[in-house]
Amino acid sequence: MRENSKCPASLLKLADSIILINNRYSFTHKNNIMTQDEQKRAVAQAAIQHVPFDCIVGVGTGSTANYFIDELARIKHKIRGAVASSEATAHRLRSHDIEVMDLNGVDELPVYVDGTDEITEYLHMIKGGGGALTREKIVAAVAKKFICIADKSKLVNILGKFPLPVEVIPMARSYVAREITRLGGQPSLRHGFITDNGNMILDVHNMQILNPVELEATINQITGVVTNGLFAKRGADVLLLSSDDGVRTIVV
Ligand SMILES: O=C(CO)[C@H](O)[C@H](O)COP(=O)(O)O
Repeated sequence: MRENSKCPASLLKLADSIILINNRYSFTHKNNIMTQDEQKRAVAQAAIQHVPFDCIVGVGTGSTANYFIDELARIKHKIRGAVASSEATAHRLRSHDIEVMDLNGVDELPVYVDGTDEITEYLHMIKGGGGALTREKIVAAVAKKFICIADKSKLVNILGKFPLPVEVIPMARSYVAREITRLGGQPSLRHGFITDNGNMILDVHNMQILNPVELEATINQITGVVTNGLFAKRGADVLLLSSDDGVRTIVV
């Protein structure tokens, strides 16, 4: 193994061989077995290669996105700053001295990198397990390219095993819950949780999501819904999916 003094200990632990090419580490994995956290780190590292020089980067929320933030910190001198999809993400970016910018002052966002709760081969997703779905959807709407980073457990044939989060204005929660029940779902209030926007989340169980584009629009039309966690009208453009075999790039 060719070791480099700056090579992080975390990488040395999971890698069998490491080479440094153009300032980036390329490695194979010990025994080809990776834990879920190692798979998350691997896609986060792969996503860095999609970040253009001197750009502002859209950054998602969650444990996979956190690995991406930690990787981004290593190239922070090459970017202008970041737009955060949640207060938690903004906090983590700032802890690495990465400037967090107001989306309203940003007219070009070449990439948005975020995790997902479920994703299909058509790159339709359920997001919002961390409750940041609305800001995530806004940043995704502005970004030119949405790069989803996920370990293989997130890939599904049909969306809906993961409860679909719906952000609601608090005074509308009961009305929205009744309307969603009429659509065939079983909504339950995420108790004790308030979003960064001061709203509540209904998690919708047992929803048959055969047409995610249509269902996304239908739920968003219910009065009192801020948005729902289906990312189908604007899904991901690129999926970086990790497994024991490495990171696969899937594009639709
Ligand atoms: O949508 C999200 C947060 O609102 C996250 O992207 C999603 O929950 C995946 O999180 P993790 O990477 O921790 O599995």
